[in-house]
Amino acid sequence: MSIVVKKWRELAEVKAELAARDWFFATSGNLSIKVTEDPLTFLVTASGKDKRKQTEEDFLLVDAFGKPIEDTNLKPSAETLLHVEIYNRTNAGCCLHVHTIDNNIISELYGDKGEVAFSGQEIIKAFGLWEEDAPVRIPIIPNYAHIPALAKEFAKHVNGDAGAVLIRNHGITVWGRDAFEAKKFLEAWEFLFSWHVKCLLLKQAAVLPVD
Ligand SMILES: CSC[C@@H](O)[C@@H](O)C(=O)COP(=O)(O)O
Ligand SMILES: [Zn+2]
Repeated sequence: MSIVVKKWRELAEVKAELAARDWFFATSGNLSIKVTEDPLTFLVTASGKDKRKQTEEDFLLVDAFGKPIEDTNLKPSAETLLHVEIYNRTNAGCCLHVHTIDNNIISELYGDKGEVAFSGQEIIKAFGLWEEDAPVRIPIIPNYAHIPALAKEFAKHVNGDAGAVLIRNHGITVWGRDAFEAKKFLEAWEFLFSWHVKCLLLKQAAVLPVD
């Protein structure tokens, strides 16, 4: 099996799992997986597709600039430049971007602060942090409509082989050394967002004590 086919299947599997979670509202979301290192090539979702569907045209192979390598009618994701920043700056192997209600609420609640941190949650161990009360933080950046401007702002926070950025009132982009790690981190972030939103609602309803 060629490396492209192998990576295609790997990304298709992740895409199907995220679709089963209903994380691809209204054609939102984009995913990518690194195929070769030198020269850099990666598979990225085609733009504007319903990512819940599985088709032969789900992904296309692009180069280090996010340009298609072969002749195709497909357009790479509108947000391919963000994936380009990750693969050019780190040794990440996979990048996942989803819009969820919870990640949008958190990004708006803490957007002015430019970040949000969580601690005291067992799921934080998914990030490899084992100390009690270890904090995890995620930066929140403005949702510039101009994608090169968004990518430039995003790049300021791309400084490790795994990481995540919230784009305000837009969604989360998570990357990891491979598809397994990127999905694990994405699930852990979404768990934290959903938990936090529900805690805030219960506190508001005076069901939980307000600290
Ligand atoms: C309808 S979702 C808005 C899109 O501009 C974008 O944010 C998104 O996540 C999907 O864009 P795509 O070009 O399909 O990768
Ligand atoms: Zn998006």
